[in-house]
Amino acid sequence: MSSSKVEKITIIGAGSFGTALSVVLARAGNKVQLWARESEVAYGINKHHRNPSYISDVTLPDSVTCYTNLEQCLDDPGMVVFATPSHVMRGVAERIKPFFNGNEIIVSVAKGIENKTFLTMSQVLTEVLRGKIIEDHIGVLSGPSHAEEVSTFKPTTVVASAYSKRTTRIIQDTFLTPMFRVYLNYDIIGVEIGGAVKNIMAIAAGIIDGAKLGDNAKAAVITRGLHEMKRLGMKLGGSQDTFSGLSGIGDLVVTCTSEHSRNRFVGYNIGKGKKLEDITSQMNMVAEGVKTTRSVFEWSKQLKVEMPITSAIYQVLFEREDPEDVLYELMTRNPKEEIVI
Ligand SMILES: NC(=O)C1=CN([C@@H]2O[C@H](COP(=O)(O)OP(=O)(O)OC[C@H]3O[C@@H](n4cnc5c(N)ncnc54)[C@H](O)[C@@H]3O)[C@@H](O)[C@H]2O)C=CC1
Ligand SMILES: O=C(CO)COP(=O)(O)O
Repeated sequence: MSSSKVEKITIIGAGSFGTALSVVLARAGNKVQLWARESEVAYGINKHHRNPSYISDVTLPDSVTCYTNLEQCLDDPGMVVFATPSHVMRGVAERIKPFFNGNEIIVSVAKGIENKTFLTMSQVLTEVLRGKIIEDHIGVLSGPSHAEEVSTFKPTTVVASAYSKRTTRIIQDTFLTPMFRVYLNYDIIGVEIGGAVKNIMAIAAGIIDGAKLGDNAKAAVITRGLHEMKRLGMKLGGSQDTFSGLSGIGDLVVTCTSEHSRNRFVGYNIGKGKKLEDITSQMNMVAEGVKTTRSVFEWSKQLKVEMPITSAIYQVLFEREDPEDVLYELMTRNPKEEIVI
């Protein structure tokens, strides 16, 4: 099969992951344009080839240029990658829409579910960009891929998924590099549900580590968390196999166990007795699981999908319940069969 890679790429969001992907894409021979909100970030990248605020140890290739002006960095790219947090995706896409010509391939790498609408990120982009970009041009990239490791060429495997096979293939071809292996997966809803729900479970895993509740409990969160992810995902039409894949169990394991995980960090500090507001106000990076817990908790109630760990994390984050009390409640629910989808 011939390659369908795109060679001029704009990345919206020069945070940890946007910056890491700029390294991968530039290494693959692309011209990469990053858009940053912060002028010091653009200055640092253009002048010193370093992002001063995120993954600041990493030297960026010369072919990465950073802009703070949206129009300037959208001069006819073949692909536009959205690497902003989920809760700002809609607003950012609305700002960018006028600069699109309609030929661009759009890729979201954000992992979250919008509050109130319960839309995945590709669904938010489809809705906002309607009239300018057809759904067939929209897709996602997801999987176990911490920015700190991606940007230093540690072996990483992810999946590309989109609303058309052609776009899925273009995403794969464009990102594929020797240390960044991209698989195709045509189940976009399954891929996005996995990427969002695993962040809730990583908060739970972090609480377990912070409160020293043990390895058995961590294994339980990963395994039962996978079950919750599957229940919600399959209710929405996702394929069971996707949850056994990179964007399901793969990302769940890495986020629940990695020292790099922001969501696990939030949980860890809650487990140590700190308050959510105090933890997040001192972070310069997003922990998507916090807002996604609210979305998934409310959505699961509406859909009548049982998600006990998600409910427990919701109680801890938003109802200020004591994690130990919530854990006791979780452990003393009615006895059940293991596999109930
Ligand atoms: N960091 C990682 O290892 C990975 C992150 N992701 C996902 O990528 C997305 C971005 O994550 P990170 O890069 O880690 O976040 P980050 O917190 O490191 O960076 C976020 C970026 O978005 C920008 N931003 C924040 N609010 C904004 C607003 N209102 N308008 C415009 N830009 C705004 C920030 O200036 C920054 O450039 C998240 O959904 C995350 O789950 C996915 C895979 C790996
Ligand atoms: O999605 C990620 C790794 O695949 C990043 O997870 P954190 O946001 O918890 O760091």
